[in-house]
Amino acid sequence: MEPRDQQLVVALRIRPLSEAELEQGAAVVAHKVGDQTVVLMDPGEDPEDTLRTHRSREKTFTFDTVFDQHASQGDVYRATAQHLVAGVLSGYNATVFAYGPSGAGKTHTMLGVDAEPGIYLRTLTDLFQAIEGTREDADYSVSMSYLEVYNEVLRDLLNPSSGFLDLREDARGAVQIAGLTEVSTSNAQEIMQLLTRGNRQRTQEPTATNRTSSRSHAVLQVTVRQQSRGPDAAGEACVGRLFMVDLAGSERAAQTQNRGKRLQEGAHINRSLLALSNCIAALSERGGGRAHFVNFRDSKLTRLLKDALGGNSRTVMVAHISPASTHFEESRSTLLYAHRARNIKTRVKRNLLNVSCHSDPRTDVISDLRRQIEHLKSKVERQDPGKRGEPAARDPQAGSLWPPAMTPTQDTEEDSRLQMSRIRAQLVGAFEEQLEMRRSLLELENASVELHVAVSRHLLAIADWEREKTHPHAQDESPERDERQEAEVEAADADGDGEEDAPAEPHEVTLAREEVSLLLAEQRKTVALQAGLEQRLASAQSKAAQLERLLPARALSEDQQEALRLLCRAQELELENAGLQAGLLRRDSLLSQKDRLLRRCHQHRRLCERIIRDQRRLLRDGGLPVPAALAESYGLYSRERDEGSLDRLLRLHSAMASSLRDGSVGAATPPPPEESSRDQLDDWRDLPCSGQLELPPVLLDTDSDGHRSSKATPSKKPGKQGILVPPPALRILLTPPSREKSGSLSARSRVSKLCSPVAGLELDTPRAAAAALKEMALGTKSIALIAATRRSKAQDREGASGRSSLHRPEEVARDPRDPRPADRRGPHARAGRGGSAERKASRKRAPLLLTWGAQPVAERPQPPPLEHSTESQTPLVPQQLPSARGFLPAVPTAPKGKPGLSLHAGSADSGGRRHSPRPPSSPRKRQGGSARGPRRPK
Ligand SMILES: Nc1ncnc2c1ncn2[C@@H]1O[C@H](COP(=O)(O)OP(=O)(O)OP(=O)(O)O)[C@@H](O)[C@H]1O
Repeated sequence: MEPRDQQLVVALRIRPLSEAELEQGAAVVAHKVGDQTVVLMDPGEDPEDTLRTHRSREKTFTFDTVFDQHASQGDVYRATAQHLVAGVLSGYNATVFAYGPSGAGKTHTMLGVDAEPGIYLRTLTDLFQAIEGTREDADYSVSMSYLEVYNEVLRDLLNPSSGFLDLREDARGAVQIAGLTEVSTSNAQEIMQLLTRGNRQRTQEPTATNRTSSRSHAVLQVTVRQQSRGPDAAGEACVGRLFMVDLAGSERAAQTQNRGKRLQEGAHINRSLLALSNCIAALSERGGGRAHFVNFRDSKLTRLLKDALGGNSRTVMVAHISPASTHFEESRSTLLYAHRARNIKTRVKRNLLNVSCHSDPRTDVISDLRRQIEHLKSKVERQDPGKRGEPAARDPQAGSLWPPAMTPTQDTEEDSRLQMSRIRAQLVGAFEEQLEMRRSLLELENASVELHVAVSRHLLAIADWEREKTHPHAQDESPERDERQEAEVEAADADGDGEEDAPAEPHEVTLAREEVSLLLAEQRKTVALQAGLEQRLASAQSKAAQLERLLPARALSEDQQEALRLLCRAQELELENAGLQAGLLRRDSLLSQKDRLLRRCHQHRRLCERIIRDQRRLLRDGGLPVPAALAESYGLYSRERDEGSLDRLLRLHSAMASSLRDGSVGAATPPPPEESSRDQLDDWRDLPCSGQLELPPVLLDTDSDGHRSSKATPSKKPGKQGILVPPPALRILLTPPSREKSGSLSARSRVSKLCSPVAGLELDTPRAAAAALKEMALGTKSIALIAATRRSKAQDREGASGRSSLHRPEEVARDPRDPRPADRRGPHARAGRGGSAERKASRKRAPLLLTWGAQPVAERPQPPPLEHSTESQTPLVPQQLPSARGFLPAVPTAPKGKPGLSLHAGSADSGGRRHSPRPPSSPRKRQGGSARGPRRPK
């Protein structure tokens, strides 16, 4: 698709006069005239003489839209950011940024207040709604990151303890922020929770112009990955990025009376805003047709906004001013720059990814190998048939490519053959080395994805808790909520707890925080290793390319041609193997996701059944007739159960999943049909029926997206135990299957999950949150551990690559059929080697018992079966398929005696850090939370 030029959209918002300005007796000098024009009057002139303003053009500015103090948040959103949503979903980048002096209303526009949310929430709500609307046609995954630029350093607002972040540009000039936390989310509320949490970390201080002045630029990035479904859309995927930026206020030192630290902050803010203004000026000149150098490198802010301003993004700037005469100068310069920005043009293009070669490392491996094969094949093809089998005449040019030691001066056939065999060995070794590195990269990438998912889940769980702490009963809108709150406040007062008695943080949440640090540390190490490995791979590639160039332009003999053919064959087999592995990993991750979803459905269905039972008991005990509508619903429900269609579907999935995982249909044993509650549900016909009575309300339940599904019963006072918490931890992330889970990891995760004492977790008590957190903590440990293990393996490989065939040709030439060094001939050969210091460290760190050794899967302690879980019936998937070394195609079978990794959750409890079974202390103890809750975050 052709890139299209797009004009930067500039809107202006004039806020109402503030109380301080009114007290100062400030006059209104900014007037909206029509929908697009603002007149800024000079307070030095007669403010009443508005008629003259049409003659003083420098004070009249035109924008795409102008809002005055009467404009609502909804009006601003509709005219600015709303139209960007569809573009982001179809793979376009978009940016909205709020610009203007301190206290002019930028944060109000972007974040807003609870009653009147700003652009952030409105955009995200529309985005998720649109995703819901097109879920049939495409798979989406959404993730977010949130950072601030403060005093020219970047800080992760979702994980401030991670220190300063590095801003880099990749080979294509795209800006990358190393180590920035990216959280996968499934709804706008989740993002807002994270955002609110992040905002509390944002640097803000009172200044003379704004009591809650943001001292940093905040950048929220939301990434939407879309993979189309359906036959026409084969292979089409795209990524749209939405940046929403709340800039720090520009200010004049004289006006703010800032001193010391504030003054220094102001200098930094002004410097970056000056850099931004310079870029706007240069870009607007360019937009006007003149070539102009644009220096984005002057500040971190402009480097971050490079694409938004001059690159591939649809961009909206919302400029803000105060209408007060006391802020005339700031308003004037803001209007000047904002007006200039209207000339800026960006070139937008859809970020389309071809699935077969998009950035998924698994598919990268395949396409790289494919290229290599094509290259080698064409080399063979180019041989002159007439010259085959006989030594070629010395080609001075080709000859010059030979290193002196290899130049066939004696020209004997024997010499030539020896030399060729050496080169061939070197080439094979070089390819082997590259393949090893690629495999390591693949594992590291898998580990990264797992770490990322684990971090996301923890952060969301922490955010849940924090929301619960600050707004207890936020999800509970039942009539007795107020009663309960009052009673609890009274109880708290009677205890004399007062303000200090804040709900204690559950142990699991504290653990979750620790886990986040642990996971992020692991993630950083993994990323660093990946970067190093990528560099080494690049240099190995160039060495191999050099080596290839040393081959003569025309092969000297059959042997030499044979060598090339062998190389091609080897690469083809490796490619086949890599393709099989990638396919398996993807399939397994998809299945794991579906399993999780099914488990949730199971749990939810059991919950429904319980609710029905309770309702029925209530009706029977109270001698009440069943209302006709309810009787009909009961009937429908029972019929569906009797038909067993849902059970059949579940069993079918389970059977399919098992057979797909181990490749044998017969191995799958479908789960027995659920009989548990059917009998109890079938007795509804015994109840008297009437059309008049109200359906007795059931317990409060909230689905995973926070939608209320039913109201709390007024007849039964549920108390704390009666409130059903929203499903806390088993989130179904919208991550695309290929990046969600590796086969190896999911196999291991399954082991640890099955061993988990909370594997059969019920989600219908408040304790479930704690239990789920606990489960997560255990899962995290295995993820961190597995990530560390993969990293160690990768490092081992790296170490091994130092002894590669490329560097020691004599070693690889020992066996012409298997030119690899002994220590790289298979996992068994490596198993005995001592681990790196890193691996030891990670073993020490990991609380789960880690056993290296050739323990077959069948001999490992079998975990208890997971009730209703399809996972419990699926065999383990091998960590990695045997490769096609020795030029044999790999067959995806479970490794019988492959050195295994055993994870025993029980041992974790005995040896490592314990997860206390203590239930979380009730966050509902005090009801003063809302009063004490943080004020509107900025
Ligand atoms: N359109 C508006 N309607 C009502 N109140 C507003 C409006 N815009 C801003 N305010 C109020 O003005 C005050 C300052 O606004 P805000 O904090 O959004 O400014 P800012 O531009 O983000 O400042 P800074 O750059 O210093 O962070 C806040 O109390 C905010 O509620």
